[in-house]
Order: sequence, then C-alpha cells, then structure tokens
Amino acid sequence: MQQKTEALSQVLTGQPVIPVVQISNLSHAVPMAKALVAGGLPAIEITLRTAEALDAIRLVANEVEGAIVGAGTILNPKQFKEAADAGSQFIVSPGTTVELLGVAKDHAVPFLPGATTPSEVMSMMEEGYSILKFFPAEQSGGRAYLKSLSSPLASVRFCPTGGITPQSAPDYLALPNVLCVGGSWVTPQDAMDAGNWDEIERLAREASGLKTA
Ligand SMILES: O=C(O)C(=O)C[C@H](O)[C@H](O)COP(=O)(O)O
Repeated sequence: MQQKTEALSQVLTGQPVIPVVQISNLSHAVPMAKALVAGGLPAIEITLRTAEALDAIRLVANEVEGAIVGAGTILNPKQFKEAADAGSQFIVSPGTTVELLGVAKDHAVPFLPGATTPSEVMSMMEEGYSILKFFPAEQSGGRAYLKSLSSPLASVRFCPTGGITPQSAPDYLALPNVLCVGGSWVTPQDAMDAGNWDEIERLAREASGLKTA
C-alpha cells in the first residue's frame, strides 16, 4: 500500500492540474495527449464514460512518450481491471465501494477513491488511503469545506475535482491538504472537436504554471 501511495503522490505532486478528458473520437487520443505533455501536464485522466475510453488509454500508454495515463469514472471491479489491463498508471473513482477497494488491493496500480464527508474520509483512512479525490468539489462546499477538514483530518491530502475553473484553482492549490486539482477545462469539447491541439497545449501550459502550496 505504501508503495502505491508513494507512486500516486509522485503523479499528483508533479503538476498542479490533472486534466479530466472525455474521448469520443479515438483519433483524438494521441494528439490530445501529446498537446498536454507538451504543455507540461503529463498525467492525464481519461474517463470511462465513452466506448472509446479503454482504447484511448491503450493508445496513449503505448504511443505518447512522457504521458502518465490514468483512468477516471471507474465505478466497478470490471472497469478497474479493464482500465489496469489497458495500461492505466492510476485509477480514479468519483466515490468508492467495498468491491472497488477489494479489487484495488489485488492490483499494483494506485487507486484514487473519492470521498466527501468526514466519515467517508475516515473510512478510507482505515483502509490505508491517505490521498483522496474530493468530489464534487465546488458543489460539496468547495474550498472552505476542504479547508475545515484539514485540521481534524490533517494526514489526508486531496485532489479536489468538479466545478473547478482556472479562476478558482489557485484558491484550492493554496490549501495545505491539496496536492493538485482535477478539471475538464484544459480539454474543452469545442477545441477537442475542432482538433485544436495548439489551444489545448496553451491551456495546459497556463494550468501547469499555477502555483501549489
Ligand atoms: O469522472 C470522474 O471520475 C469524476 O469524478 C467526474 C470528473 O472528475 C468531473 O466530471 C470533472 O469535473 P469538471 O471539471 O467540473 O468537468
């Protein structure tokens, strides 16, 4: 567990923003990832919300030098195993279940489960997790809520995701219990649809320049 936590910590402290990407056109996977890597965001979360997601993860893992591809929206053990087999280097879920914790134990790939309430966070601590996703961040109380978790639950670090913008990201990143934030704003749908990789690289560069605490 400790090894997996360290591996995850390395990924999440390597950049202030983890782009959360939805791929609906497989031919976009490689140029999208190349643009993000060039812009300074090598760790990329591809969500399993489209039929193309697993192939996209496989392509990025095999073809994009420097990329650290992860899988998002993992809701059950089957998806966890498929995402791991496709080459995911980290696996993200909006929440967690007993079944997901079980499959995560059996795999070497680090797992980033979602938690929101103090009780959920404490349950994850009992399972040995000290890095969690805080989702949906803005809608659950945002920065103020997360800040208030930092005293009683001081050993836990978060990757808040959900509703975060380039404007609100710095406020989260300034908190002592935040490692990075997640967001879909770096790969907006219109730029993806238009194959505007220069724009995605520009947004990545802007996001990679944000300061962490
Ligand atoms: O897919 C998951 O595992 C999720 O938990 C949801 C995503 O992280 C959010 O959809 C990204 O949030 P936005 O930046 O507001 O678009």
